[in-house]
Amino acid sequence: MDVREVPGVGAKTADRLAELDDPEQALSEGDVAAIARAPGISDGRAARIARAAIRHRHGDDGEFLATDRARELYRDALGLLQERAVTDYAARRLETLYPSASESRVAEVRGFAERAMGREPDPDVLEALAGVEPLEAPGDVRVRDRCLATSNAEAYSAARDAVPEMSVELVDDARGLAELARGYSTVVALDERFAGVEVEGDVRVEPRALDDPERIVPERTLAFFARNRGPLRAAAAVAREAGLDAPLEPDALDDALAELNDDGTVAGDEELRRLTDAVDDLDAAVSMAESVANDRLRAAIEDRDVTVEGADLLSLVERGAGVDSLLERELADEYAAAVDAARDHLVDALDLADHTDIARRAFADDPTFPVEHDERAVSRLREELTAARDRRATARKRDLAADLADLREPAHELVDAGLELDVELAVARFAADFDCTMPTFEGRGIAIEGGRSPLLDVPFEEVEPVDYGIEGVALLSGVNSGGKTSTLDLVGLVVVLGQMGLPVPAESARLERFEALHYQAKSQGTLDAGAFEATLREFGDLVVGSDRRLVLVDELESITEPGASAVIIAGILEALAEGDSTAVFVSHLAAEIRAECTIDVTVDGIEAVGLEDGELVVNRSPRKDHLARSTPELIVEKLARGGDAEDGAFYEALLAKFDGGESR
Ligand SMILES: Nc1ncnc2c1ncn2[C@@H]1O[C@H](COP(=O)(O)OP(=O)(O)OP(=O)(O)O)[C@@H](O)[C@H]1O
Repeated sequence: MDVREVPGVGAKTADRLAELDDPEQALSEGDVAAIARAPGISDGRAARIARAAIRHRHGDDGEFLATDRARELYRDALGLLQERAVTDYAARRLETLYPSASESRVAEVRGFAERAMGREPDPDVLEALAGVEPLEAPGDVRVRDRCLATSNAEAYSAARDAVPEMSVELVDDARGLAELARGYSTVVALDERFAGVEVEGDVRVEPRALDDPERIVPERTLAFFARNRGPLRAAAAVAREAGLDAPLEPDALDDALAELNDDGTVAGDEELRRLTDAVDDLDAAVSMAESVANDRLRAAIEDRDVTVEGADLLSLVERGAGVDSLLERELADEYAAAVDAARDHLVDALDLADHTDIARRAFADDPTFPVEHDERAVSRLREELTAARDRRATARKRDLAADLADLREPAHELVDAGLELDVELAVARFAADFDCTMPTFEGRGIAIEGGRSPLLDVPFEEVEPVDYGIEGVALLSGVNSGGKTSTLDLVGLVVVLGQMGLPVPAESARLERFEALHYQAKSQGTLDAGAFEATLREFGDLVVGSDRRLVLVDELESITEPGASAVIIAGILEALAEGDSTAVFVSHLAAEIRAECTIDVTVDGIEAVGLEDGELVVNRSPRKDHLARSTPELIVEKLARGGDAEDGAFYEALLAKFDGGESR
C-alpha cells in the first residue's frame, strides 16, 4: 500500500511516515504503535491514520454511521471497550475498530474477536499490563571520550549521519590523528590509509566501523534499554503471567536488564565497582594512610628514650641536619614499619592487589616526620586506576551492548505482543461483562434474542432481556417509559458492534449486513419551519437512496403537530418499504400513522402487563403485530374497573372510545 494513497495522508505526513522502517506494513496492518513511532505523529493521529488505511484496504467509504445519534452510539460502544483497556495504547488501537459495511473488514475483526474471546483476563496479567507502553527512542546520547576521524568528505558526512552521538573530525594526516588522540581517549579512524600509522594513544583504524555503529557507540543500545527498562520488565512479566509465546525468554531479558543502571551504565560488575571506588576514594585513603603511619611513628617516638652523645649532637647541629637524620639513625626500623603500615592501609582500603607496586610508591622510603605521601606517585596511581576503570567500563559496555543488541528486535516484539494482548483482553472483558455472543450475518432484517443493552441507566444486572426482530418497516408503539427508546438503542448498538466485527450483548443475534445506520433521535420539542424543512430533506435523501440501510427513528411526531406528523411518517414509511431498508419508527401515534398508510405496516408494541403500586409493570420485549395500549388507556381501564358506581359509567364510556380507536 502506497502511504500517499491513504485518504487524509498528505505530503507532510507521508514524509514523516517515511521515517519508519516499514511504513507500508505499519499502515496495511493498522499498527497504531508502529505508526506513532514516526516523528511528530501522536497516538490519536496514528489511530486515525490506521483507520483510514484499513478503510482504504477494504474499499470502505466509511459512511456507515450516517447520523449524529448513530455516531454517538458508536462512541458509547467504543467507550465501553476502552474502559476495559489497561494501556493507553490499547485504548487508541481500539479506535481502529469501527462499524463497516465491508464484508472483508467485518470478517477480519471477527477473526480477531473470536481469538480474543478465548482469552482469560487474569488479574496478574492486567496488573503487569499497567506498566507496558510502546518503547521509545532514548533521549540525547553524547559520547565525549571517543571520536571518529576521516580525511574523506563523503565518509565524514556519512559518519555524521550514522553516529550523531559522537564527534566526527576531518584530519589530513597522521599528525592530525595524533592531535586528536591527545584530546580523546579513543580515536576510530575510518580510512584504510591510516592502517599502520604509528601514533601515540588509543587510535584504531576501522574502515568498516559504520557498518555496525552500535559497536562503536554501545551507549546507544544501553541507553535504549535503560530508557525502556520499566515497560520492558512489565512486558516480560505479562509474557510470563499470560504464558505468551514470547519472541524471547522473559527471564533472559530480566537478567540482561539487571546488568544495566538507569543512566545506561553497567551495573553489578564487581571489578568496575572496585576500580570506580578506588578512584573516588583515593584522596581519602591516602590521607588516612598518612594518619596511620604518623600515629604509629608518634607512638614509637613517645615510647623511646633517645640517647644522643654530645659529639654526635654537635656534629648533627653543625651539619644543620634536622630531626629526619635523627629518625634515620635512631628510628629507622620504626619509620620503616610506619611507612609499611601506611602502604598496607592504602592497598587494603582500596583493594589494590593488582596495583600494589605503584600504590606502595605513594609513600617514599626517605624518613620524614610527619610522614607525607608522594604527590607524583599518587597522581600516577590515580591515572592508572582511572584508565583501568575506563577500560573496564568500555569493555563491559561493549559486551553488554552486544548481548542486548540481539534482544532489541525481540524486545520490541515482546512489548507489541503485550500491547496487542491488552487489546484482546479489553474485548474479552467486554464480552464477558455483558454476556456477549457473536452475531450471525444472514437473511434480511434483524432478530435479537435476550438482548441487554449496557447503555441503560440501570445497573447491567438489572437490565431485562429483550427479544425483538424486524424485517422491512415497522412501527413500535408502547406505554410511556416502557422501553421503546431503549429498544432502538439496543438494536442500534447490536448492529454497530456486529458490524465492527465484535460480539454483541445478546443470547443470540442474527443480522443483515447493512450499508448504513440512520438513527434519528427524538427531537426536543416542535421544530421551527427551517429545522423542520431540514429534517424532511434528510428523509428525502434517505428514501431515494438504494442502499440496504437500517433506519431507526424515535418519535418523529414531536417535530410538528400530530395530524401532520402522522401523514408525514406514513409517507416516509411507504417510501422506505419500497426500497431495501429495514426501519423501526417509535411512535405514540402508531394507530394514526397506520390509518394514513396505504401499505400494511407492521405495528409492534411494548405492553404493560399491569399496574403495581401505581407503577406500570412492563414486558420489555415488543409484541409483534400488536398495537400496545397507551398509558392513559391503562389508567382509564384501571378507573373503569375500580371506580364506584357513580363515575364508573363515565370511565367505561372512555374505555370504549379507546377500544374503538384500536380497531380502526
Ligand atoms: N430492558 C430494560 N431493562 C430494565 N430497564 C429498562 C429496560 N428498558 C428500559 N428500561 C428502563 O425504562 C426507562 C425508560 O425507557 P425508555 O426511555 O426506553 O422508554 P420509552 O418507552 O422510550 O419512554 P417514552 O415513551 O417516555 O419515550 C429507562 O430509562 C430504563 O430505566
